Amino acid sequence: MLEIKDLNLIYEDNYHVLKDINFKVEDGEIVGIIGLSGAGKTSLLRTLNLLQVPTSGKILLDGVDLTSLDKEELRKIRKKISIVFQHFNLLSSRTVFQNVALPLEIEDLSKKEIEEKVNKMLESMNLIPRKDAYPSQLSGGEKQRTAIARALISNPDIILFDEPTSSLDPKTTQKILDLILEINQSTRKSILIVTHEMDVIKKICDKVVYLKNGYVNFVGPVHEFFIEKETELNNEFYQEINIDWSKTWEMVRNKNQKLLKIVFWGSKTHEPVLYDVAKKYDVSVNILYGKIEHLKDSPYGTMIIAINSDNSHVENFLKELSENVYKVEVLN
Ligand SMILES: Nc1ncnc2c1ncn2[C@@H]1O[C@H](COP(=O)(O)OP(=O)(O)OP(=O)(O)O)[C@@H](O)[C@H]1O
Repeated sequence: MLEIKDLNLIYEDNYHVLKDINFKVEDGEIVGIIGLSGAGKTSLLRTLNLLQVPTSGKILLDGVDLTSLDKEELRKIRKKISIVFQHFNLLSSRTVFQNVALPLEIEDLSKKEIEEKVNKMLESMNLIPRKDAYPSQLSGGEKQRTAIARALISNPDIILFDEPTSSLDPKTTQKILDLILEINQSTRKSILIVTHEMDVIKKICDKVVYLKNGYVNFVGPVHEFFIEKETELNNEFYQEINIDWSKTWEMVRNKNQKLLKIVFWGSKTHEPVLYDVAKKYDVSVNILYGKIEHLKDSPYGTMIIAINSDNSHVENFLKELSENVYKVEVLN
């Protein structure tokens, strides 16, 4: 387990970029670090690998504080945390094979051992046909797979990814996300991903660390992040719910209606809960907005509906609906 305790980073020019950061990464977990540009995501990732020494605080890997180690101890333990850089950082004068072999050469393994390990790794990454190519001859996806192979070759416990899909097209992005998920599921290695793409969080992460102005604004499961922070995310990251609210407010006022936001999460998302409860209490429902998407494997849905508030069963309807969905919010 990786535990970050009261971490602060102040750059040489006195810029206080990371402020009292606290969170844990459990074994086998995929954690997404998200935030707007300049929030401190890359600084955090580099600090976790001690490429950047923090000003204060602790980085505990299985209980060992990395910030208190001497150079030799740090060199050994660093192998346990690999980083895949945003721009891959492949050495241009080395082939794919030679790039992936580099960490093992530093470890002083024999030529035979290196050959065996690297070939096995290249095979699992579908890179054998490109093993003698130089980085300039590779596609973006191939560069990314080479960088991932190089990070995996020393068998780390934790892999840090800095914006792994930011320069890839949508199809290659999907392939790389599938690959990261497969590595996580087959090896149970913990993975930390810095991203500003909500889709990366939705598709593969278990937990989110939301950085805002250098502080952790939210840490928790992905579904709670999207439910708790929905309005803020819509305002800051994308405009998703495109409803003409002024007309909607007018309509509910004139017709004496209640406007409800219903959040579904997990298996109940696909059940006709709303239909059943509305039928039971004879409440007529006007659906204004609805969406269902997936957070990793779990369905997650939001619906905005209007109901007549003069129905005498409204309170019972609301109570039973609340018991059967993740959350019901009365918006007016
Ligand atoms: N070596 C440095 N010295 C001083 N300030 C720095 C240094 N590196 C980064 N910064 C500043 O720290 C802030 C956070 O940078 P960082 O790259 O960590 O953010 P980020 O969230 O990863 O942003 P982006 O998504 O744009 O990559 C920025 O204002 C940046 O200018």
